[in-house]
Amino acid sequence: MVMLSVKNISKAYASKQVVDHVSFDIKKGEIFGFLGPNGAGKSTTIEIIAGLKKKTGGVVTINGKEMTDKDRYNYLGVQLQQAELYGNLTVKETLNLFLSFHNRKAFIDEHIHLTKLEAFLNQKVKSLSGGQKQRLSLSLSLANDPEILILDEPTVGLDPQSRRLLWDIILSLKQKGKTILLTTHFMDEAQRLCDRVAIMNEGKLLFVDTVDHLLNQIDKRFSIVIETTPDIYPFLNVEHLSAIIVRDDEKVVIKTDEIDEAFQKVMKQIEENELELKSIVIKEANLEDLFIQLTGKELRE
Ligand SMILES: Nc1ncnc2c1ncn2[C@@H]1O[C@H](COP(=O)(O)OP(=O)(O)OP(=O)(O)O)[C@@H](O)[C@H]1O
Repeated sequence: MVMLSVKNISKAYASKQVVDHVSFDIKKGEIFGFLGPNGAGKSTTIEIIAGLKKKTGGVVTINGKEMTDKDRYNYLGVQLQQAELYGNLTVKETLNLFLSFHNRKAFIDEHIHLTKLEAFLNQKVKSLSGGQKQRLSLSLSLANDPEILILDEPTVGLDPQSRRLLWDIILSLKQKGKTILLTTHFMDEAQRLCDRVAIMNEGKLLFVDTVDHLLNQIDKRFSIVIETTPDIYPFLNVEHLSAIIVRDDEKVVIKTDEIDEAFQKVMKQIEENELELKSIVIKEANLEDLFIQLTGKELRE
């Protein structure tokens, strides 16, 4: 069931089109990821959905009807990149304040538990670590018990442990039935969290699909990276396979979709030519590789 739908939305500043006829649907209960390099238009798109920026064209619908400000108040929880909070209030005071805006103070324990804030309740906001602050700001975006959560780069700047904790929290919110739209630069985050991913570049959507389907679009999805003495390069013969061979310093990289056959051939050629195998690694391409294949650009600058 489609919960939120974006049809042909556009945003232009002077003559610059920063969001260009973007359309996608988000299904109830899914985590939908927005990926793209800096300046692709991700934040602008979600700020339009959240009602924080005016679009120059298109329509945003919720449950089939054009979304009004009242719908936004009732349905959306939004966590933007920079949350301005009062540093001198404690975590508990801040939560109470935000819950009181929505007459939901009775639910404070649930919010604390969901976002794992038990240990910091009496700590002032200004003394929280980056990960703790992110969890508090996620908790605040849940104050109206929204059906849809919009998270703009929720784990940016966090250490790996804090990121994983936040991932667990986001997945537990999905399990509670929330529909989640998030933006990220991180491929592992998209692959771990998202049911479907939209890849955006220069204001346009390139693809919307499941991570698995997107990965299947990658030409020559596997790489075998080999180092031998002497160098295997002159001995390599991968005829009859659809593969390309490239050099990477002392190593040779074979890119192919026929990984089993290619691996067997390489091992046979090492044996037959009595080469010493120094290292062999098989790598599987990720969404970053797909992005490079599509645009010739890296996702992160
Ligand atoms: N007020 C503004 N006036 C002019 N251009 C703007 C304005 N706000 C944003 N832009 C431009 O719109 C484009 C899209 O910006 P946006 O923040 O949506 O990208 P993004 O994909 O979210 O990038 P990031 O990952 O860096 O947040 C950028 O080129 C940005 O410079």
